[in-house]
Amino acid sequence: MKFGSAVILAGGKSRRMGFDKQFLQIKDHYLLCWHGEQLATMFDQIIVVSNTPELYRGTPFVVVSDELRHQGPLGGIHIGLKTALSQNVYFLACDMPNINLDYIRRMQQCVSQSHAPACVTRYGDWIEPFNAFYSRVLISAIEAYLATGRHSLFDFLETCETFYIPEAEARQYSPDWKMFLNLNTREDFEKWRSLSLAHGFDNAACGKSCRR
Ligand SMILES: Nc1nc2c(ncn2[C@@H]2O[C@H](COP(=O)(O)OP(=O)(O)OP(=O)(O)O)[C@@H](O)[C@H]2O)c(=O)[nH]1
Ligand SMILES: [Mg+2]
Repeated sequence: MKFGSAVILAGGKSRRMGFDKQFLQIKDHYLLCWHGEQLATMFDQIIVVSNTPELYRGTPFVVVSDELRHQGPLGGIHIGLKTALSQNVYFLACDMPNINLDYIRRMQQCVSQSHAPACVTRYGDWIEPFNAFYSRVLISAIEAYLATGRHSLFDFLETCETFYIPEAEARQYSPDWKMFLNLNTREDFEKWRSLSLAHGFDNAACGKSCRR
């Protein structure tokens, strides 16, 4: 059985990367498409939130753009939730290259058992807001929060009934925390790419439409 909708957020400014993170590639394929292919083994609907939707013509993904623009990730979560077919929706940032399907399954269990509208993982005093689940019941709360002029996803989550997975539990799935790695700079990306290629990275399953 599949799990409903998954959203890949690809609408940021990529200031630290210096070029649009949607264009990150490995072995002739866009990283984002590789994400989509992997998530499609587990989810019925793959949504990409991008403010340049024309880039995705020919891909099997549902592509939407921010309705509430220039609001940061919360704007992307908002339209992702509005587009999703399922009540609970998985969210990934487009610069998170290490997908862990077993952990996504674990989060899905937590979501269905807890009935909380958000499920995120703790990291010390911090949290991991991507590679996380959010529920469609949050749509109006996000609208109300953004209408006050605030944008912080972290502060928003404080206002929600969030289910937190303890760091120790998440580390059983990813001891070195690589399932939360995000590639913010060119150096981050080059390091990840070299390591992945050295370990025989294989994205042969990617469709032709995801080729650059
Ligand atoms: N749809 C949408 N996604 C966003 C927006 N801002 C950030 N994101 C996404 O949220 C995730 C985390 O954001 P960051 O890692 O800070 O990415 P960024 O904002 O593009 O990068 P910086 O400019 O370096 O902060 C990434 O997947 C971004 O694509 C936005 O305004 N709309
Ligand atoms: Mg940012």
